[in-house]
Amino acid sequence: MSDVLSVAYPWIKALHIMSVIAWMAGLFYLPRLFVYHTEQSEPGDSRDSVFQVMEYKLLRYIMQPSMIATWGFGLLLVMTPGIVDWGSVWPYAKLAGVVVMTWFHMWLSARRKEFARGANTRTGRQHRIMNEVPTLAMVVIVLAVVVKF
Ligand code: HEM
Repeated sequence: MSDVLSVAYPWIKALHIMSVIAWMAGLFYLPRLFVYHTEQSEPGDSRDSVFQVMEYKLLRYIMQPSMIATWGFGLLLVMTPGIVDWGSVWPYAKLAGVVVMTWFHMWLSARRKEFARGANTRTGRQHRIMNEVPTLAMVVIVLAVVVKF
């Protein structure tokens, strides 16, 4: 198993990065959709239903599969011999970043369900502020895996 992972390492890393890109696209775009949904429609109007379909499809068909793929390929990289030095700080910083990213995904999913019930309580400004969470987590994660402090 270890030999296979070592040989496949560059391929697994490439697949990991592709999955990350797809997941991040959704993590950045869904909160923007929530801003427009809040500011440009009322519950029950025609734009409300269009936003609901966009949000559902983005989460269900792009973000959920790419999050699972990111975790799957990421864990294979963790299991690859010689890749993670648990004596360094960077693996823990990366773990903290991905926990925040995963929590944010769940938070967005809960907000989508609120919009679907016509029960959003947050303002466009609050959704704009939350939009910064994935940016901050991304900075921590990329510095951790590239600089490896
Ligand atoms: C979800 C759980 C994740 C796990 C378990 C995980 C784990 C890993 C591991 C072990 C590596 C190999 C590091 C190396 O080759 O030296 C890696 C590479 C990488 N990860 Fe993740 N990762 C996860 C999520 C993410 C996320 C969310 C991002 C971006 C926001 C990300 C960005 C990257 C990048 C850019 C690399 C390549 C670094 C390089 O070799 O230069 N990962 N990941």
